[in-house]
Parts: sequence; structure tokens; C-alpha cells
Amino acid sequence: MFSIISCSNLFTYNCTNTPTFCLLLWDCINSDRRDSVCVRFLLQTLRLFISVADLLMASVQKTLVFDDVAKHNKIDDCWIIISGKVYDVTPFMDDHPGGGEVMRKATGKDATVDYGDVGHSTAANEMMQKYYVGEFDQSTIPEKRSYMSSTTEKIYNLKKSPQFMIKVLLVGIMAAALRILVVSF
Ligand code: HEM
Repeated sequence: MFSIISCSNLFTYNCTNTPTFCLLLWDCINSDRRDSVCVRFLLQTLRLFISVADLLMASVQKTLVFDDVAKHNKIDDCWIIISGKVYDVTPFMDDHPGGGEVMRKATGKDATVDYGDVGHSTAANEMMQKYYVGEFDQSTIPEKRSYMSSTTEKIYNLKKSPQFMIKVLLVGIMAAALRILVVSF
């Protein structure tokens, strides 16, 4: 560490860089130098600080859990999970060529397969970067949910319908009648 002590200001300037760098920085900050070397140097220093800040921001990248994402399940607030990443597609709902509703239906689950099944183009893959929110913690996805597929659901509803019950009853009566006939002859 290189220290510059200003006696007049009772001020110590601790600089962790090379002595030349520190002296130039000190000189530029504390003098009336307005020359191009100084301006360029100060700009470079500022740029260095910005890139360090960017790196720090990237390293504390947000990792989202399932519940954080699943609550954004509306047309006007829609987040989807694709390939371990979370996207806020709310601004894209009206413009999505497949429609907004199809994306809303892809919320509350891992939509990787749904997205892949459509065979989205490279342009679509690039477009989605705009909506990136953060990484998704795959371990927080719930175990297989007990939901019925549309086919299972149709069979289930059919079984509950009165027509189905009447048909079952008729088959039963016919079977019983047939049995009586067979026994009596
Ligand atoms: C950030 C996410 C998404 C982006 C940026 C996106 C983008 C696009 C684009 C650009 C198209 C036009 C065709 C193409 O270039 O591939 C498209 C079509 C389509 N997308 Fe998406 N999409 C996204 C998510 C989804 C999801 C989660 C689904 C759910 C299944 C979906 C379903 C569809 C469908 C059904 C079409 C219409 C295909 C057709 O009619 O040809 N998309 N999407």
C-alpha cells in the first residue's frame, strides 16, 4: 500500500495501486490540472470502477425459487421458466406470435419442454434474452403435481355423466336378463 500524507489538510490518502498511479490520481484530484492527460486518466479510472462494479453485480446474480416465480401467473404479470432461467415476458404478451394466453398457461411450471415442442427459432431464442430476470433454483420445483391430463380429465367427466350411468345400468340389466334366460333354458 502506498500512502500520501497531506500535512496541511491533516489527511491521509491510502492508495493500493502502484506509486505512479497513486501520484497521478492524487495530483489530478487535488490540483487544478485540467490537461488532457489528467482528463483521460480520470476517465480511465472511472471506467475501471464501473467495470469492477459490473463484475460485482454479475457475481451476486439473483437466483429465484419456484414460489417467487409461480406467483407471476397473470396476463399482466407473467414470468416463465425455460432451461433453468427465469423470464418476465409481461411486455411481450401482446406481441408474442403464439399469443399471450399460451405463455400464461406455461407459468407455474418448468416451461422448457413446452417452449422446445413449438420449435422456436434462433430469433426467438435471442429475443428472450431481453426478458431475462435471473437464474432458477431447479431444486425448488415441486414434485410431480397431481393434475389430470386432458384425456384423463375427459374420461373422468364422462364417468360422472348421467348418460354414462344409464348405459352402465342398461348393460347390467341386459347381462342379468341374459343370465336368467341361459339358466331357465
Ligand atoms: C421468452 C419466451 C418466448 C419468446 C421470446 C417466444 C417467441 C416466439 C416467436 C418469435 C415466435 C414466432 C416463431 C419463431 O420465430 O419461433 C413464437 C411462436 C410461438 N410460441 Fe413462443 N416465445 C416464448 C415463449 C413461449 C412459450 C413458453 C410457449 C408455450 C408453449 C410458446 C408458444 C408459442 C407458439 C404456440 C407459437 C406459435 C407457433 C406457430 O403458430 O407457428 N412460446 N414464439
